[in-house]
Amino acid sequence: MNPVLKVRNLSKCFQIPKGLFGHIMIEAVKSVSFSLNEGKTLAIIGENGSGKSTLAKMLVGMMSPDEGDIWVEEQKLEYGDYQTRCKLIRMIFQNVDSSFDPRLKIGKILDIPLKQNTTLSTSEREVLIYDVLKQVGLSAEHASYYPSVMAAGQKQRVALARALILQPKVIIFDEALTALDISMRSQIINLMLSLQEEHKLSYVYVTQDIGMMKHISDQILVMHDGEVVESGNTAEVLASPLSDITQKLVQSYFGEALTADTWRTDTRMF
Ligand SMILES: Nc1ncnc2c1ncn2[C@@H]1O[C@H](COP(=O)(O)OP(=O)(O)OP(=O)(O)O)[C@@H](O)[C@H]1O
Repeated sequence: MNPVLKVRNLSKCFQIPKGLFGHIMIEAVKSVSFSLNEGKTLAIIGENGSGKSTLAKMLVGMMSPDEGDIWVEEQKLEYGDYQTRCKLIRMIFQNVDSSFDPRLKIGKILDIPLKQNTTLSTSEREVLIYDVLKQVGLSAEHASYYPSVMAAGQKQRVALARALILQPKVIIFDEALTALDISMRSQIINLMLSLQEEHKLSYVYVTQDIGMMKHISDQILVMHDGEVVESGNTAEVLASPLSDITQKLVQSYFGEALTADTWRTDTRMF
């Protein structure tokens, strides 16, 4: 099976002023490579400052890589070519509230990507908007709501709808569900999983929450200081972590190394 997403030697360095004339260089992402197959989920895990968000921002085209390249379905993504990229790869952010323009109704928020990136007529766009709202468990009526009157879980559904509306291959979630309470989070995760199955979507989930990733990811990539310190099948990596960093992350979440018994008896869901 050919991977849907291929990332090769992606790097990003920041130059930060130091003193009056000097500067320091921060290597936020150091030559990261990975690939992801159709319908699969990759978790990118790491402590604060390990480079996860910088990697996610390069994937979605918000930041230019210094080196390396990104391919979706054999198509190389060029920085600045938003038209091509947004039909292939979309992102959902941690704070959905600040990603919506509060002056726009939901229907308008969902119409913007369609208007900017398709040649569909008004009535065709309307059909798509109602359809995507239904897919995420909302109704046509919600198209006339403003984000401010919606509950956190409903706004998360709108964010999913906006990510889905151009029918991308890959969706990136940057700590996207952190703000939700546990029951809301599990509802949204179940929705994400059923949409993934229905549309054969590939997900990249950037998080520090190893517990949730144990349940929903197929592959894991552990980052530290901009580098990938370990990667592979989620169950195998978490059960027998080779790097100190992964061992610490596992122990800090599960309170111990993850034995076969702990794995089986861990019933904490999301
Ligand atoms: N725009 C920027 N300018 C300068 N340095 C930056 C910038 N963005 C990130 N960095 C630095 O790059 C490194 C990686 O940051 P990044 O936000 O990618 O890590 P992270 O793993 O996502 O952390 P967190 O979980 O806290 O978001 C950090 O040292 C950070 O301070």
